[in-house]
Amino acid sequence: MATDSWAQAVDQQEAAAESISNLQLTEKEDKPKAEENGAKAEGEGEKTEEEEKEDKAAQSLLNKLIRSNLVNNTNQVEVLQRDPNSPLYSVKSFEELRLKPQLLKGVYAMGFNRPSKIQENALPMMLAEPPQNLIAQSQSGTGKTAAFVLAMLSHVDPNNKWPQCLCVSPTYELALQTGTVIEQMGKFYPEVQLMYAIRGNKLERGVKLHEQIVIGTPGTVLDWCQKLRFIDPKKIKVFVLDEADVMIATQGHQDQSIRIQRMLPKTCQMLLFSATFEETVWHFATRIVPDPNIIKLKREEETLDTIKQYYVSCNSKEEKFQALCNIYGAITIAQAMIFCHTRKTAGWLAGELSREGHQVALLSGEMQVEQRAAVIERFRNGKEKVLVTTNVCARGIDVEQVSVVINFDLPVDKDGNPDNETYLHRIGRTGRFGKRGLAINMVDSRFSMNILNRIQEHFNKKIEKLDTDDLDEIEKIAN
Ligand SMILES: Nc1ncnc2c1ncn2[C@@H]1O[C@H](COP(=O)(O)OP(=O)(O)OP(=O)(O)O)[C@@H](O)[C@H]1O
Repeated sequence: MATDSWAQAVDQQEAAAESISNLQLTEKEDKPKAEENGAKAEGEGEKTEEEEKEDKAAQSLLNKLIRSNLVNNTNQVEVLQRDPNSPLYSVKSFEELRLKPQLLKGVYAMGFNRPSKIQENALPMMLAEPPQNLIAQSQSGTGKTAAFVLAMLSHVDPNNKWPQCLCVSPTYELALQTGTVIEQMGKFYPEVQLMYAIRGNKLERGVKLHEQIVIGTPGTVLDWCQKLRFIDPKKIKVFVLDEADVMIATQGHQDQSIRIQRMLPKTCQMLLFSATFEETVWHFATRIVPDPNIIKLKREEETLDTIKQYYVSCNSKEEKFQALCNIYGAITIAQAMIFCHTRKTAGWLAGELSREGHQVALLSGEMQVEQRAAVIERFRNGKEKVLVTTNVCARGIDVEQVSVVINFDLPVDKDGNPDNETYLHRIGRTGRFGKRGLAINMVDSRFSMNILNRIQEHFNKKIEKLDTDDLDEIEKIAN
């Protein structure tokens, strides 16, 4: 398995390198008309990052694939109880939950020592008798999946050979990913079986499932309950709707989920999870989960306080590249992430950097999500020292060890205004106490200078000018 993913990663890097050299060739031929003048001009006539479809489900899967541990969050959990008079109950250890020994063993085998912040409050509610309904919102990576998987496994009666827990996920891949967590956590509880209700999993008509947990996508789950009757929805005790925010972004999923929910008995425990809580998600959540308890964990604020910000003034992308080389020549950069506006620039820059002898990873929009995960994994493991990417590709991804971020192109939205939120996310730090960071912005036109000024105004933070021809000056920024 490990060898496969390694081999796959090498293939991708090679394929990427190949496409880089192809790009380089065509670019050279196009040279006369390729006078590029800042992000805006550069975006013309080619696919800009805004045009690349932002795929929430893919981003979510990517985050799951690359995450190795919990996201650090020191914010307080906000709990709204259905019955405000009942005592608020939270746990600091898994023992306190009186889990079945097989499950406790499974939890520890996964390397979980104590409940995460959201789990402390959510698990007692989910495991209470009678079971309570819950809507929980917290950023991805805070332990929601592990929490509801544990709840499902706890509520199953292994002697009953029919589906008792139903979990719907927005995509086939996300369903498989959650299924893996069920399998890991239920490793010492082999009497409990799992079935995937996903496209391609064809069963003979008239079959009745004997697996106790079914996980799938809304359309197939609905068919299995209604049309094909593989599942008797009246026997479902726990219904989980995962990634509600991703779910509502997909046409038809909202309706299908509501139709599934309507077939379930009134006594069925309804649990809904989401990474965000906009109005639309909230509206959907309250339709799926009657009389809910609500748990929210605020996202950790990103700040620019520990970041040193500079800008470099250039006239073309070639000059920007030269400035970048000067910076690399003057200071030691352990690992850097470089953001470009378009795939084309990212490809070009990755090629130029490789030619200079850097070990470069390229994250590009046309890669499959698993391929992207493999590239990031290699970078995280230090196999490459520079990661060049477009913004869409890297949205939502944190590579914690990176101390230098370079905006080869400044982030702009589709109307050509500064994208302050993306700027903050790219270079801001959350919960990385004591780690100082360095951000370098490349400016190459009046347009991009204006964007930079507006970013400075927005954050009320001065971005110092850096003269990249002056080696002594560059050296100073590293101290
Ligand atoms: N109590 C715990 N202790 C240590 N690690 C944990 C704990 N709970 C979960 N994890 C691990 O932390 C990571 C994130 O957990 P999980 O996938 O449950 O989060 P999530 O909020 O569901 O995020 P996402 O929605 O992106 O899946 C996983 O690698 C998981 O194995």
